Amino acid sequence: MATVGVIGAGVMGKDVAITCAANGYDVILTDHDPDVLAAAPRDARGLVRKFRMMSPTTGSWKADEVLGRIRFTADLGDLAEADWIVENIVEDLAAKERLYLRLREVCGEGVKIAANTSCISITKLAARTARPADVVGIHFMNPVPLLECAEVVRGFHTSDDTIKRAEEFVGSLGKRSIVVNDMPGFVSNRLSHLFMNEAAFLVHDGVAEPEQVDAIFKLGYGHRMGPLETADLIGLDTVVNSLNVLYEEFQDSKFRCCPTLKKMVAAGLLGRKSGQGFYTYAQH
Ligand SMILES: NC(=O)c1ccc[n+]([C@@H]2O[C@H](COP(=O)([O-])OP(=O)(O)OC[C@H]3O[C@@H](n4cnc5c(N)ncnc54)[C@H](O)[C@@H]3O)[C@@H](O)[C@H]2O)c1
Repeated sequence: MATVGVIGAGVMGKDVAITCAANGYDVILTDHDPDVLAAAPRDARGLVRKFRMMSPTTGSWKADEVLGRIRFTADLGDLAEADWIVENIVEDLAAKERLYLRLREVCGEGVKIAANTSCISITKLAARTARPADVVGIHFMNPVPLLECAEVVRGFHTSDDTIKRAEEFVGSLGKRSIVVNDMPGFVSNRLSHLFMNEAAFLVHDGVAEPEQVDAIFKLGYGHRMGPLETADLIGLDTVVNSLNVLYEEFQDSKFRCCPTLKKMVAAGLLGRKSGQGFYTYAQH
């Protein structure tokens, strides 16, 4: 089985790492923040235990087996062994561009690089690497172990072989690929961030409480989660960063970030990951 190098051990990186390991891949997980990396084995074990109770597929996961396939490292150079790289660092163009430049030194011929970005152009990131044809967007959905598809994004230079390999990789994780073309936000986030931002504006304008906005989506439209619950799950910092990317790229005021969202992030209210967002969450 191939080796997957996962960069970034935040909300998405840990989910991607355990999903790959549970499906038989050897995984090398790295993060530049020593505290995040130190906490990652315990966090990943907690996630496996949580997901075991959440679906028939994940019900058979065994924490020792999954964790046994993940190597945690602070050294990006260790990812030279990987056949696939899945990049999940912060949604910041400059930070990602710096990392993709460094990947020139790390990734040998034949390595495929998947950018798990919410909104940033795959074409821009690929342009920083040695072989843009080997770079593809794989936008995993949160929570990764439970959701049934990934958006596979074809950058300007992405080769047919890379798309085929990405579809095989996503399929090996038990998910369906939906292949779309590169444009900021792709399909999922260009739509969902309008919903989440406008939902925040409804609260900002005093039209409704968060519970009311979400109840209308759940009870009225039959959605599993409301837009503000979804924003809390993603992380409000990531939502704000993504809206900024969409605003910047399209130069369209419809993506102007709600000031309440910015204020919450400035105050450290990041949603589930900080224990407080539009809702309050128990911390383990
Ligand atoms: N949260 C979601 O629901 C979701 C869904 C799909 C895609 N994404 C995308 O996935 C990416 C990660 O999002 P997240 O929610 O996991 O963010 P996060 O803030 O939870 O985690 C990001 C991690 O990247 C690390 N990092 C930052 N720069 C780094 C570098 N140069 N090298 C190594 N590690 C570095 C940080 O220390 C942090 O642990 C973003 O691009 C985001 O847009 C997020």
